[in-house]
Amino acid sequence: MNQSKERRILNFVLQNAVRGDPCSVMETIDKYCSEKEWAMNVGDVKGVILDKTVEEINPKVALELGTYCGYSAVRIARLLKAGARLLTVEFNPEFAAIAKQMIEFAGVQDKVKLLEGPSEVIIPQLKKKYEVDTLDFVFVDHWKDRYAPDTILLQECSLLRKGSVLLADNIIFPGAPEFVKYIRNNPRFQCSTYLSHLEYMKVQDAMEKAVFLG
Ligand SMILES: O=C(NCCc1nnc(-c2ccc3[nH]cnc3c2)[nH]1)c1cc(-c2ccc(F)cc2)cc(O)c1O
Ligand SMILES: [Mg+2]
Repeated sequence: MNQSKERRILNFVLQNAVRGDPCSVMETIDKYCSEKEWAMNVGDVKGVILDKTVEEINPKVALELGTYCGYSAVRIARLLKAGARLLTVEFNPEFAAIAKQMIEFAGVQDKVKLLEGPSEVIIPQLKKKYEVDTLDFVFVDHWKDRYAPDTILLQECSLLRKGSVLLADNIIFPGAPEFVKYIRNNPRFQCSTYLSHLEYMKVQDAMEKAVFLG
């Protein structure tokens, strides 16, 4: 049975990146996905917007929806201070298995907890099962039709507090129109849009930052 693209990306990292060096893992994935096979990592261009947002917030508890191969989990975790943690949700077992190895190779496994399952199941478990009080930062990068329902679910589960920041990928391409409509018309969120480019392509994309006002 021939290998998946995600397995080829992981193998390229295992053979070419420096173990324990998150930047080396990110650079190696970006090199593979810009030169050999495109993949839906947030990438190096939008990754800078992600970095700046994480550095500005300096989250103690961060959530990522949509782990995929673990690129953005490594990207976020490398910036977390001692004692801070990232919970990342992946429902595809293949992706989760790849991401687990990617996160461990990068050496950030002590800061990252990979939760396997659909976001609509995991989110209601965060308080009791994963001992979350509220979330300081949420990177929304999973199925685009889940962005709006999961933002509502986060509020229903009292996981957001005044100042919690959501950063959503792919607002233009593939797009998340229901989410954009919901969040920009919602007085409980202060929104800003960061125009950028789709990972590894000249196509336009954007990220939406939404601060929960409580
Ligand atoms: O689909 C995307 N990302 C989602 C992956 C995922 N990885 N994990 C999940 C998950 C995780 C828990 C879930 N719980 C319920 N659904 C879930 C889905 N979803 C995505 C697609 C593109 C893209 C651009 C241009 C194209 F021509 C084709 C595609 C670009 C991007 O930056 C993306 O992020
Ligand atoms: Mg994305």
